[in-house]
Amino acid sequence: MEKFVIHGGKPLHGTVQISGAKNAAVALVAATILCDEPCVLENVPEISDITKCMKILREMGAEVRLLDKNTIYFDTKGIEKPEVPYELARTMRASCYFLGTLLGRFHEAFVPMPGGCDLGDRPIDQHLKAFKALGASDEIVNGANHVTADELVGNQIYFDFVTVGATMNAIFAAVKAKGLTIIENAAKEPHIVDLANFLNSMGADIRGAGTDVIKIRGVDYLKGVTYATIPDQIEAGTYMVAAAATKGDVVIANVIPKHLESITAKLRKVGVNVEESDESVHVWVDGPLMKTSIKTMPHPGFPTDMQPQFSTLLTLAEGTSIVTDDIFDNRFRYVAELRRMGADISVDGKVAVIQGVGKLKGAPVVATDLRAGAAMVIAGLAAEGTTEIDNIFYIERGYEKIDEKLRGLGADIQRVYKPDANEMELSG
Ligand SMILES: CC(=O)N[C@H]1[C@@H](OP(=O)(O)OP(=O)(O)OC[C@H]2O[C@@H](n3ccc(=O)[nH]c3=O)[C@H](O)[C@@H]2O)O[C@H](CO)[C@@H](O)[C@@H]1O
Ligand SMILES: C=C(OP(=O)(O)O)C(=O)O
Repeated sequence: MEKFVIHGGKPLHGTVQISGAKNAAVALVAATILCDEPCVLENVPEISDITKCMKILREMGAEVRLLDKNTIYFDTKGIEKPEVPYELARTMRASCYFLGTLLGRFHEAFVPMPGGCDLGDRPIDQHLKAFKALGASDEIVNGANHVTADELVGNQIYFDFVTVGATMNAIFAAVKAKGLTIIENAAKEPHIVDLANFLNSMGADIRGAGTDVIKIRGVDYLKGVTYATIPDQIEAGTYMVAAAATKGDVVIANVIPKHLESITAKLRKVGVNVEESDESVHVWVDGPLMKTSIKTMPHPGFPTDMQPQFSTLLTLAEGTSIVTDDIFDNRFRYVAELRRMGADISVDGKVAVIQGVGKLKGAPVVATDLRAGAAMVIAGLAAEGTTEIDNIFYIERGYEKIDEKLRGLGADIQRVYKPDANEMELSG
């Protein structure tokens, strides 16, 4: 099993290039099913979630080719059966986007219950509510969601709460439905806007993405286009926090600073300098780090996907910080790992109380999910001594070449192969 070994305590310096956004790209790749001609996606991150999405499309009969490492050609006309293979779907939450895109094209979808990081229960009742409003019915067959409709007809969809996934799926199902769909209480994340821009460039009629009311007038045909994915707001935020945690001086390039506003604001509160330019942010530290409080919220609030990384930074700050994350049930599992490194954090349900300890000490730790893994990397970079991180396949779900990018900033991080306990038992 591969691990990261980090010799910490070195400030990061230099410039890092941010890749395309995972949470946008997984939706854009699924959206190619709705396109009536071949299309090309640029600035797609080289991460395992994308490799899995490509495999799902290929297994269903699509032609998917890498034109270069971040540019992918899709021709989905060869898909005949609207059915996602079980083994691929169950490892990835984004597989639920195939429900909406297959339903939108074939009026039928068969998609095993989605998997992904274990952040607690991740129900899809609002996704199904949206499909139902457009005329579909659903049932569970052999552990899979089976959704069908004789025809899809535009309607009003009101979400009970803000949900990114269900907003994406409602757009997918409505884009070729008959007439007008109005989504109310829609999510406003940059990846929703990116999806709407991609579909509109193909000829869709989607207005209001980025606000909480999205209006979609169904169209019959979507033409082939070449489209570039937006930069990854969470990858950028992760490097911003890594620069701060190591008391470094880093330019984070190829970003949309507006997408980073909630992260920038909190970093400034902690005492970190952040200077914005057109397509980059410069982050450096020249004083002490101070406590702050965070509550995760849908966009434009502070993103749940940045909570573990930021909480790690707060362990290095002076004073007591309170972090509340109630988007998911289980996003504090990394805390037990940070405690191995000397952090003083207590968790009560969805609230963590972080007592700043000034510095962390290297230790063997485990990535318990994607962003928890990123938090372990940040902790390892800031800590004195050696940190060994296990289960790095989680990190590779969402970070393109994180070890290479960090080495470019002067970090001492190596990918090493070490047999795990089972392998050691077998060999000896
Ligand atoms: C609002 C929010 O921060 N969404 C995040 C969420 O999106 P993701 O699309 O995974 O989750 P949603 O935005 O849909 O979920 C928001 C909340 O609603 C609940 N829910 C959702 C759908 C549903 O049908 N029923 C239901 O109860 C979820 O359990 C969660 O508590 O995780 C992604 C990956 O970490 C992030 O990129 C998104 O920014
Ligand atoms: C948990 C994440 O992704 P997913 O919803 O794909 O599991 C994430 O991006 O932080």
